[in-house]
Amino acid sequence: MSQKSIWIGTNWKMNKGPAAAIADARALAFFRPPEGVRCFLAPPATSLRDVGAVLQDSPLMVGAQNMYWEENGAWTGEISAPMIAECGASIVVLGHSERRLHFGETDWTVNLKVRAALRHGLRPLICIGDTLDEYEFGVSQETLARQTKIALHGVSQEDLERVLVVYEPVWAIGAAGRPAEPAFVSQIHTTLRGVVQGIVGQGSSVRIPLLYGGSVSRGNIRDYVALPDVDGVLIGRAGWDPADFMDLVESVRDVVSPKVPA
Ligand SMILES: O=C(COP(=O)(O)O)[C@@H](O)CO
Repeated sequence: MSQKSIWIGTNWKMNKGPAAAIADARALAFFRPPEGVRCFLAPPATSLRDVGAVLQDSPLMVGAQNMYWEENGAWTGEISAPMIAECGASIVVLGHSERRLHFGETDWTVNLKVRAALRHGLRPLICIGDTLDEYEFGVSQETLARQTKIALHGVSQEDLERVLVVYEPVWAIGAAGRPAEPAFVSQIHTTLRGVVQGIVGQGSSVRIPLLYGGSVSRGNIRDYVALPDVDGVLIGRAGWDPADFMDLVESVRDVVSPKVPA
């Protein structure tokens, strides 16, 4: 029987200022996910501290959506890993395709951020994803391997234990996206498993969690979570309402429980 944990998180993107974020965090504060499921929320930076305070005694973890790699200094508009940690966050989403597309994030800057996050005790959740062109030309695997290898370059064996990777096809994200077929995700994740295993070392017992994200919904979450090389999901729109998020997590209870040791 498998012993893998399942990660389920929701990225609030640029939604919910402090008032709305506090209200939603309060609605989630008493939620107890099924055994074997680790949940997290990624609010915008301005709501991070409040959400961190509300969820201080909750099993739900809090994550930031981005950070800069320096600790402090003349970097107007940026926030650093120690600032995020001080707000109560334990996770930081890095390299989201929206940041790669609109804000000039590159594989190299993702690597700098991953290493800075790890230096400050945060768990980096590294987003990788193929564009529609890459998917249609059949080079998704090459893109994902490159993004993963560069993001994890120079990360120590010990630190690799705190890393999470999420495969988010760019073509699957948002209202105009279409969710990836579970069979395709399965194929991608099995290849990715080989890539990360090559990084942690073939004989290593470290299992880097590989999540899927992109139009995850009540109608497909169970199909993704049931896949052997999928260790969870990152949810956008479908998880922004607290009741919907709890319902999504509850919906995988019977899929996850066989994965948890008796
Ligand atoms: O971008 C993401 C997917 O958003 P959806 O609204 O679920 O398509 C991912 O980061 C989860 O928020």
